[in-house]
Amino acid sequence: MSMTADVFEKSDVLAEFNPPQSARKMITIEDLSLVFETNDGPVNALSHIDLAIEEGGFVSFIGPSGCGKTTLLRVIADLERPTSGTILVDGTSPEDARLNRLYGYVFQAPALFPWRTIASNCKVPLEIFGLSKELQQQKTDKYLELVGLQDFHNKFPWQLSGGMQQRASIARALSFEPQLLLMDEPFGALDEITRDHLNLELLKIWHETGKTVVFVTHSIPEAVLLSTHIVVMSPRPGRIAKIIKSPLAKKRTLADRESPEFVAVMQEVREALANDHRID
Ligand SMILES: Nc1ncnc2c1ncn2[C@@H]1O[C@H](COP(=O)(O)OP(=O)(O)OP(=O)(O)O)[C@@H](O)[C@H]1O
Repeated sequence: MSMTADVFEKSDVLAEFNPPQSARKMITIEDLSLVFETNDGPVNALSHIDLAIEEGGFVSFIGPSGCGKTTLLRVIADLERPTSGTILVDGTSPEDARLNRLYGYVFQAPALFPWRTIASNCKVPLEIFGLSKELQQQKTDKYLELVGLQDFHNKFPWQLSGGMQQRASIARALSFEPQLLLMDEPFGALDEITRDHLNLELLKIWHETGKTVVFVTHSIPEAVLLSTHIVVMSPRPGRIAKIIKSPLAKKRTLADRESPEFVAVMQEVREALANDHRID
């Protein structure tokens, strides 16, 4: 896959993306709080969170360390249970959503099995879900191609760069075709050029598949480049400071980062972060 400043050069890409006509909610969170009981006392990781994420949206959580971004993502994934409040994922409990394989989860580190090839790593969830060998191969071929790793099926993770390993882990998360993609700082450890490239690839995948994406990041430009909505969070207790709906068109390029609209959204995020910044 060529590195290009505009991933939407192919006109068929946009044609394939059919955003839902209705604003169906993929995730609905109401008055949700989560307290971790620790030896040093309770930690209010999330406090009175209200959030609705529409199907087909690309929503980023941004905020300083410890504001609860990962915890909120883990609550959606049913990896943490809230202390109070309600959450629905595609109209069901997070547990049912997890059991129904509704989401794919991408971690900050690629977390590939070193003794398995890239193709074999992609097949892990498909094996667990009991797909036939033929279907496993079909899905693996399709999603490794989508992330540009069609020539690397038989390589082992250590033979690939960090960016390529992360692309493999994205292919693995997509392989069983979940409606929802949960991504926890997937590109945080990568150099800026690789990160730019993967940001564009992720936008392309989002357009091609129409999935709902929930994305954790520390990077303001990354959040603005990718998102339809930016959820600015603040710590102690972890809460939502502001939700910014992006005015940018869905078709985006790296060059857009110089546009007045892009700079204005960056400024709005910065101000929301600064307004809520506290020195304890
Ligand atoms: N399992 C846990 N037990 C106790 N406290 C926890 C646990 N997980 C998270 N915390 C605390 O909850 C708060 C929110 O943590 P979380 O990891 O969600 O923040 P974050 O915004 O993702 O941070 P970062 O940007 O550094 O990854 C922090 O104070 C953290 O120390």
